[in-house]
Amino acid sequence: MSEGKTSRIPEFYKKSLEERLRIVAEFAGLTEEEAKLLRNFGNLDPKIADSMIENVIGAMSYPFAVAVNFLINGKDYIVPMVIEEASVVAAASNAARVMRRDGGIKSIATGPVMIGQIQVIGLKDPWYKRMLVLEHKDEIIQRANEADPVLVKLGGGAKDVEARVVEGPTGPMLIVHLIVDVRDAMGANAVNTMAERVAPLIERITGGRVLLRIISNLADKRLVRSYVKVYKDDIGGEEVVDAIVNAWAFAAADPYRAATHNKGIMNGVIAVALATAQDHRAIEAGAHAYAARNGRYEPLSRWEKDADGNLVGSLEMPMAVGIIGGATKVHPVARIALKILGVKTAIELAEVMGAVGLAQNFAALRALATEGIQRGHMRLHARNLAIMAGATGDLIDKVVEIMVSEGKINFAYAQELVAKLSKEGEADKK
Ligand SMILES: CC(C)(COP(=O)([O-])OP(=O)([O-])OC[C@H]1O[C@@H](n2cnc3c(N)ncnc32)[C@H](O)[C@@H]1OP(=O)([O-])[O-])[C@@H](O)C(=O)NCCC(=O)NCCSC(=O)C[C@@](C)(O)CC(=O)[O-]
Ligand SMILES: NC(=O)C1=CN([C@@H]2O[C@H](COP(=O)(O)OP(=O)(O)OC[C@H]3O[C@@H](n4cnc5c(N)ncnc54)[C@H](OP(=O)(O)O)[C@@H]3O)[C@@H](O)[C@H]2O)C=CC1
Repeated sequence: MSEGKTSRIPEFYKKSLEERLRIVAEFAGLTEEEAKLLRNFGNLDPKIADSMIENVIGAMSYPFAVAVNFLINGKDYIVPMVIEEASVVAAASNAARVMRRDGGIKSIATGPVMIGQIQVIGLKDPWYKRMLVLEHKDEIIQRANEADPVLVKLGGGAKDVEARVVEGPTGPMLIVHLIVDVRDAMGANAVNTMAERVAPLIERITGGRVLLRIISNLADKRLVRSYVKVYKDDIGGEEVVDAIVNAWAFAAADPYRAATHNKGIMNGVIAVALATAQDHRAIEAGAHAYAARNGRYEPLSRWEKDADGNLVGSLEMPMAVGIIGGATKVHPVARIALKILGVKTAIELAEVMGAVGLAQNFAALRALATEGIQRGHMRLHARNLAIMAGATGDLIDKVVEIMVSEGKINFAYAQELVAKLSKEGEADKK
């Protein structure tokens, strides 16, 4: 225990939001101003915030931006993005601008099909029991669908059963996959409920013991495929095309680079996920598991040069997103984000997010393979630093210019320049 303070606070969750904040403020020595800032819920009703997660003491705002210029499957989209990193939104808009020919980016998502896993242990003859599970497929599907009549009425629900024998450190186990069409939901709650519902039946069929009953985030039956042709003349010629293809080849050959390459894709995907209140951890987990599906970590996208010397890119990744359920309907700003996007189904949202991921990847590769990432990115970052250091009006651009031209982009230097230039400005006025 430090300084007589303890973080063991029984029934903290039963206290009111105000009381919880008071306890934390006392524990951490927050000033009244700091506590007031936390208490500012902005566009989120405190009651909604308090019901979304546990132990809420405040709210935190992130900037809500939009990327423009997106033409996907022949339809124009303004894309909401919530993100803390400078240059991502500018880069997305910049890329989308050169991807508008021939109907824009093509993007096709498969059906919204998720996998629920049921782990059966304690079997001496898992291969034989696998057969018995498959023999009872219809019964298992029927039992699962009893758990979610709404989903079934909408055309979704459990559709298939698969069974695998997996060799683990504790011996073989039988893993039953419940294949569920979750329609417009992300689907985890729906699938988990079904997996729990069928577990006793599977125990009866196999004579084994069911342990875990949970959705898989390796959503490889719920993929988005996005692809685009970027005309060489729109991006500085064949030299740039070759440079981008070589940049991709680096990621294809080296997992250290592939991780960063995929991070660039996720810049766009997760920014849209945050704006629309998706489970972004599920999307990240799915993306990286899919990237490693061949036994080594690979880029989620591919860039090639076509016979005419133009750049062609394609992306394939899981995209478990919903427009119903989870927080999408609860958070009022997420509802506005979906309205700005104008998507009508979870499939359409997945298609937009795949297209944004591909565009985001292109923007980063183009910058990296030509002028380097720092010019565009750091220029925008320098702007943030100048503003944070107190610059306003014309002073922002002056501070940015100096930091960029001297290649010294950091907060301390921004503060130094603001102080110096402000003083000079004052002197000039006199
Ligand atoms: C930053 C740019 C866009 C500048 O690019 P530029 O060519 O200097 O910009 P421009 O002034 O010629 O404008 C081109 C278009 O960009 C957009 N644009 C331009 N400026 C703005 C702005 N201030 N705010 C909003 N949008 C902006 C806008 O759409 C504009 O078109 P217009 O509207 O003029 O017709 C470019 O350098 C770029 O795309 N860079 C890539 C930046 C990037 O990828 N950032 C992500 C963060 S780095 C990272 O995390 C990922 C990474 C890089 O590690 C991934 C990887 O390694 O693969
Ligand atoms: N590993 C993971 O990824 C996990 C994620 N989660 C969380 O699960 C949540 C997402 O679960 P999800 O099942 O999407 O959420 P919900 O349970 O909130 O929504 C799905 C339900 O909405 C109803 N519904 C109404 N209209 C539709 C429609 N058009 N399409 C589909 N369903 C419809 C259905 O039935 P009904 O009306 O009967 O509800 C359906 O079961 C997220 O919050 C996620 O963070 C939870 C556990 C694990």
